[in-house]
Amino acid sequence: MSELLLDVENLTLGFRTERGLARILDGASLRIAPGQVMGLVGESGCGKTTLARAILGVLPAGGARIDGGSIAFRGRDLLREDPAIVARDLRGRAITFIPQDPFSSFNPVFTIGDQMMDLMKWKSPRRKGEGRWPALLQPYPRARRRADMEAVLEMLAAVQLPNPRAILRKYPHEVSGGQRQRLMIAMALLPEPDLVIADEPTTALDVTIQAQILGVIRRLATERRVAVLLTTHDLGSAWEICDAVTVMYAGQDVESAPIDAFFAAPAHPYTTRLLESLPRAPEEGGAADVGGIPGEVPSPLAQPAGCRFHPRCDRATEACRVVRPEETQLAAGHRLRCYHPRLPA
Ligand SMILES: Nc1ncnc2c1ncn2[C@@H]1O[C@H](COP(=O)(O)OP(=O)(O)OP(=O)(O)O)[C@@H](O)[C@H]1O
Repeated sequence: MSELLLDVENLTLGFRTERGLARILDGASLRIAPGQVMGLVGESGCGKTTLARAILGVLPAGGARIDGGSIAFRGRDLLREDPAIVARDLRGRAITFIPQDPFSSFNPVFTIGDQMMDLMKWKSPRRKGEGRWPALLQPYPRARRRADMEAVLEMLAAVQLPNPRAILRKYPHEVSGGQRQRLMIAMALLPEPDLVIADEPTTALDVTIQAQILGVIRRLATERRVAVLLTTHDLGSAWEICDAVTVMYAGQDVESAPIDAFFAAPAHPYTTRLLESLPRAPEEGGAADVGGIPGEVPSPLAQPAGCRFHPRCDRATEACRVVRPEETQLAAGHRLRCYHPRLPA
């Protein structure tokens, strides 16, 4: 396991609500190798964003309670490290973020150039040994500023933004949604991270732009050997760019597989139902009008015992209603939690 970049094991956390503790993650595990593009998929509300936020260390202050598990990044358990050290050394540097909505992530009153250079002042990989001045007094050494500006211009070209110098002089509202998301990708990669968390990065964009943005993320991840965690409810996006996929259901991982096995030989009944619910043309054997998976995702305040998918599963037996299945390994990188998997004949 030592070759893993990120190893989330049995993470259990909840949010305090007026109706009690809503346990959103309950024994969730997720593993990412260096340079791997991992998709995290599952129906709305299964906890994808919450898991991404836990890894980033940006859960709502005071509202979230972590009850167990670990988040090991390069072998360091982020839950047991000093939060100040995680914030200083890892967040925004070794682990960065591409948000859903690129517009709300920019400050409308500063130019794009000001905002990118402000990021570089603090998060540049060239920032070393500059002492611990109070933030307001911290100088931005001229030589580093010049080198950082070169890196910014090179990165804007890498995300295929035309005329980078002119873009830096613009305000966020003066560029398109697709360009803003390219800027967000650039800002996530400039600190030269090991892991980028992309939380539904194309949801706010129109369909023609979505594939381009996914293509940019995939190309740069490969070129720069950066691992990516892509949360998405869109299996098509996962197919476009992922090396592997982890499936979540009701706050728990149920299956994790390399991308080919995920689409060609899914084993968990939930994964197969997810894939069957993809719209396909009737000549491909798909229903033109897809109603999704019968039944409902359980409430976080009243989760069923055993395998959480059992009330919606046509293979469920008594065992499924009592104890959550242990993780089993079907093949290299293909892990599963199910008593009655669909295995190839
Ligand atoms: N701060 C919070 N307080 C209470 N409940 C929360 C909070 N944040 C999220 N939740 C609940 O946690 C559950 C999981 O939400 P999360 O956003 O992680 O799911 P998701 O799988 O990313 O869904 P989507 O695909 O819709 O973004 C939901 O039921 C949500 O209402």
